[in-house]
Order: sequence, then structure tokens, then C-alpha cells
Amino acid sequence: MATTFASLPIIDVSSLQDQPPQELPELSQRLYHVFTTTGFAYLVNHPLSFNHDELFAMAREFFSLALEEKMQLGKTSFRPQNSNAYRGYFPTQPLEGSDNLKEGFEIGPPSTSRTSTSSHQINLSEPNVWPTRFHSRRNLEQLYTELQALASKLLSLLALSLGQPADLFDSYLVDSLSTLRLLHYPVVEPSPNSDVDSALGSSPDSISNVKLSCNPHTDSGILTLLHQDPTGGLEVRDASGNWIPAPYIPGSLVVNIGDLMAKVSGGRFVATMHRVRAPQGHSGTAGGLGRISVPFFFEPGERCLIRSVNGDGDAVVYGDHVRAKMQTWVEYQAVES
Ligand SMILES: O=C(O)CCC(=O)C(=O)O
Ligand SMILES: [Fe+2]
Repeated sequence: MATTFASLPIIDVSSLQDQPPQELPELSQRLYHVFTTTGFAYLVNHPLSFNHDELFAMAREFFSLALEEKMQLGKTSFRPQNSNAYRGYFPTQPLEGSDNLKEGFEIGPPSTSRTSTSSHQINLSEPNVWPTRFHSRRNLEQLYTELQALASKLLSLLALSLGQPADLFDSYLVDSLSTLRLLHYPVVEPSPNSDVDSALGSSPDSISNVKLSCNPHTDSGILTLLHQDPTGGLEVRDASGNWIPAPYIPGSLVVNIGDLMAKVSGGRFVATMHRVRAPQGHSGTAGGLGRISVPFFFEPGERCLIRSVNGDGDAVVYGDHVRAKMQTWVEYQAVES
């Protein structure tokens, strides 16, 4: 059950390096406790081979490209002559909603050998697009592969924690459509009515006037693994509606449950609402350029059937679920389905 909390729990996952999930009942129970209460946690001592400096350098290499070069990779909703609709670049959209000021670049599985047989307009299995000269490509592909492996270990632990076999969610890995997203939130000028300068979390949204760069939302899929730079701004909503800061912790990854996994768990896991405050001009690794974050959304394959472990509720085909959700995402609203 969702609870109130003052900070996010920190989970040491060093045992994942050398032990199979079946031999980690304590870690499995710890994850169960966290995902049934806060729905959000920090993971430390994780097995990824890239440190934060290396990782944010990859994102900075992308965002420091000229806008024209980034727009070459624009999703078709922003650059109609392009065929990529699901992968690629989306620019900041200042007029679309000032609480969503961010640009992003998304990649799917590194392998581009699969082609879709879908008749839908948006091909969820479309290949990645890349800048012409881009040193970080191989590293980002490697990061994707490592995050996918980490997410699949976490899923085994979650299956065990729900009293199920460790391989219960293996079908999610078949043609998985996970997305690695580079995000840049540019610095926003404080407006006279907003409390952009406040570093603290705040009380329920109805009485706050906070300048945001990412609106309150829950993630729609299974599991998110997020790298954030030291700029700060991520806040997580507890059961009383208070916004709790989730500041940068060196070396950590933030993990949270998405709507589908909450459903799969029969409502036991919590998909917790979160938001990002607009960055100010004077902090962050980007030298005052704003916030950089790198979420990885673990997602099943397009045809994967998702159902509750309790056997109740309707089963959902993942591709149908994601297409329905897309209509509410700011970076897809210009796309017709
Ligand atoms: O930038 C962040 O820290 C959060 C991003 C996020 O919540 C998302 O992209 O779903
Ligand atoms: Fe999110």
C-alpha cells in the first residue's frame, strides 16, 4: 500500500553481480517492500560498467549538436519528411506547455534486424536513427544492453517476491521494446509567481505554485531505471500528496514501477507519481545548461500479453497499451494513429 515518506529508500544491489536471483531472497523481499510502499528507490552498487561522468558525457555529446543536426533525426511529428515516429529526437516545445520544457533523444534495441508486420501507422519496432558523426553510439548501445540485463534480473526478483517462479516474466524479454531516453531540461527563467528557487519538496499541488519542466505523471510501462545528473529537481509524490525531493546520489540509479507492472502485481506494487522542477541557471554538471537525465523504460515486446499474477482483470497486449498511452504524451500529440 502506498505510504507517506520523507525520503526514498536506498537498496544495495551488489549481490546481483555474482548471484542468481533465486539465491537472493532478502533482496527480493526488500524490493517487494519498497515497491508496495514508496514505489521508488535508489539502487547503489549496481553492475553497470559506466560511471556517471561517462554516461552524462554521452548525453552532452548529443545535446551539444546543432539544432539542425538534431532535427535531422526528428520524429515525424516534428519533421514530416522523416519516417521515424517512435525513435529519434523531439525538440523543446515551449508553446505546447511551459511545464514540459525538454528535448529528448530515444533509442530502442541496438539490433535493427527486426521489421514490423504491423499495419498501425507507428512502427514500434522501427530501427534507431543516429547522428552522422557521434562517438557515443557504441557506448549508448552497450549501456542499453546492460540496462536491459539489469532490468531482467530485477524482474526475476519481483516475480519471486510475488510468490511466482523467477522466469515468470521471461516472455517480456522476447522482442522487448525498451527505450533508452536522453533528456535535457533547459534552464527556465524564474517567473514572479513561481517558487522555482525553493530547493525543498512541497505540500500538495493544489496549494503550490511550482515551476515544472516535467508534469506530474506515472510511467506507463513495467519498470524505469533513471540516471539523473546533480542538478536536482526530481520529486516523488507520497500517499498524502506531498512532493518529496529525490536528490542526486553519486553512483546511484533511481528505480520505479510503471502502471503496467502495478497491474501485473494485482495492485500490490505502486506506480508513484513524479515530476521535475524547472532547473535554475547556476547548478548541474551541464555548466548551468540545465538538467540532464537518462531514463531507461523497460518494455515488453509488441505482442506480449500482460496479465495480473492474480489472474484477475483483463489481459493487455503491450503494443495496444503503448499506442493508447502515446496519445497523452506531449512528444507524440501531433501524430495520428
Ligand atoms: O528527468 C527525470 O528525472 C524524470 C524523467 C521522467 O520521469 C520520465 O521521462 O518519465
Ligand atoms: Fe517518469
